[in-house]
Amino acid sequence: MRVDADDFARPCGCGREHHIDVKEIIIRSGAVEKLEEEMSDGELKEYISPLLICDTNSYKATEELMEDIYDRCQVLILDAENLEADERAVEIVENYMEEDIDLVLAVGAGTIHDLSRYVAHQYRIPFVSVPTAASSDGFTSTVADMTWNGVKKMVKASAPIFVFADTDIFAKAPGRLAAAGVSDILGKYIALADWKIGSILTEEYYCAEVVKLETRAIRTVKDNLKEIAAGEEDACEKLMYALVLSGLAMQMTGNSRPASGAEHHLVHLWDMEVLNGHLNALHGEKVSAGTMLTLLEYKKIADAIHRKSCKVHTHTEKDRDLLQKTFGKKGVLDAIYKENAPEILDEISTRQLSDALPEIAQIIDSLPSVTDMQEMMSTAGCVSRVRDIGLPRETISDSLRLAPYTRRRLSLLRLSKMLTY
Ligand SMILES: NC(=O)C1=CN([C@@H]2O[C@H](COP(=O)(O)OP(=O)(O)OC[C@H]3O[C@@H](n4cnc5c(N)ncnc54)[C@H](OP(=O)(O)O)[C@@H]3O)[C@@H](O)[C@H]2O)C=CC1
Ligand SMILES: O=C(CO)COP(=O)(O)O
Repeated sequence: MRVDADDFARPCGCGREHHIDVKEIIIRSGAVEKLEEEMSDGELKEYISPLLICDTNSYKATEELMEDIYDRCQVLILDAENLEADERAVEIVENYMEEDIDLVLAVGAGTIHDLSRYVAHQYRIPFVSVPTAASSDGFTSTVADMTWNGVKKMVKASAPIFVFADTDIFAKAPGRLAAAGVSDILGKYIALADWKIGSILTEEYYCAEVVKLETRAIRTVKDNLKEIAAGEEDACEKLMYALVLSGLAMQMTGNSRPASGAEHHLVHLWDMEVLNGHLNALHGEKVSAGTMLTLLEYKKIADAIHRKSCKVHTHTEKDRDLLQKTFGKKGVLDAIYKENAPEILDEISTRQLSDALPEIAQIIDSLPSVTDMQEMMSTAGCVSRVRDIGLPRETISDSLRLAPYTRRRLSLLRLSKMLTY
């Protein structure tokens, strides 16, 4: 499978000309042989001093198939245990960034890619992606999820110039990783609903073409749930294709708006460990739990709108004490408060929100029911309950209250602070 990036980089009905940096995306068996050809005799030949970044897991998964590529690169194998895209890991990578390094090869999953894209961006050198598991949608994204002083932030970074996704590598990764990739895509139902609602209530930019791309990613995964769970190569390729599309959607908007809504905001909150301890779960597994919690809440709101029992009121700052107690104790309240503008709700009048309620209900009605979502997740072998990710049940209510403060963007979860239902 070959994804032609030029298909997406044309003037669009939204008024923008989307920019795509990635030149070629290859998803097939033997893709890393093509990488080697490109390095020996093709477009990558000009880079004479590449740094390959992987970790102990992704090294094990690729050492045989990529032996010749390892031989021609400087190699940094990070310890997979407790690896995060944070200041500690960045420092380790930077120590390897000798002056002559002219290309970064990311060989791994989401964390290795975020670290690589961040460092490549800082050093103004290109990076090439070799995804080793179909576990999350950050491979072709232009933003990196970095943790700075305990705060998880979306940071501008580079997209890869090439993606070589080899089926013989990623389809052999543990099934748990593919299930996490499915979850990351199923979370887009909520992300797209939040984006639409944000665009109705504010002047926020919205692009129907980007939405189509994410919708295609969702459909591709939805049509192949059983086969992905069975580890069928063709279905795993389709999952990787969906993850790549979702990354391209982020590239087209220049941020993660199409791919991350309230379900991801819950994950960012849990990752900051202000309410809970460290969760031993993959990103996509946390997205699953976040998606189920958000969907349940959104369906409650839609039901209340239909029953005419949903009341709109002005936003009152009821969360201040809780914010102080949770983020304050870790010394990150200022970072959260300044960056993520809790006052965003002050810009929305009660009249505006009341008028928008029928449309909001329609958007939520178009989402899968809680039962259907649960069924899709279990068909693909995804986890979906908070206890599956080790989150104490008693943190759910505070999680729903605090999650919207982890990002600036509007979500229905944030708007629910102006609703009684
Ligand atoms: N920038 C963006 O747009 C996005 C960023 N993210 C971020 O990505 C991170 C999560 O990434 P995710 O993909 O879930 O996983 P991780 O990077 O956390 O990787 C999960 C584990 O699986 C290992 N692994 C990968 N491939 C194989 C393989 N073939 N065989 C055996 N083990 C393997 C990984 O090693 P290794 O570390 O070497 O890969 C790692 O130990 C989060 O920090 C999240 O915030 C998520 C989505 C979008
Ligand atoms: O994880 C992401 C998309 O799957 C990116 O999310 P954020 O940019 O909100 O961190």
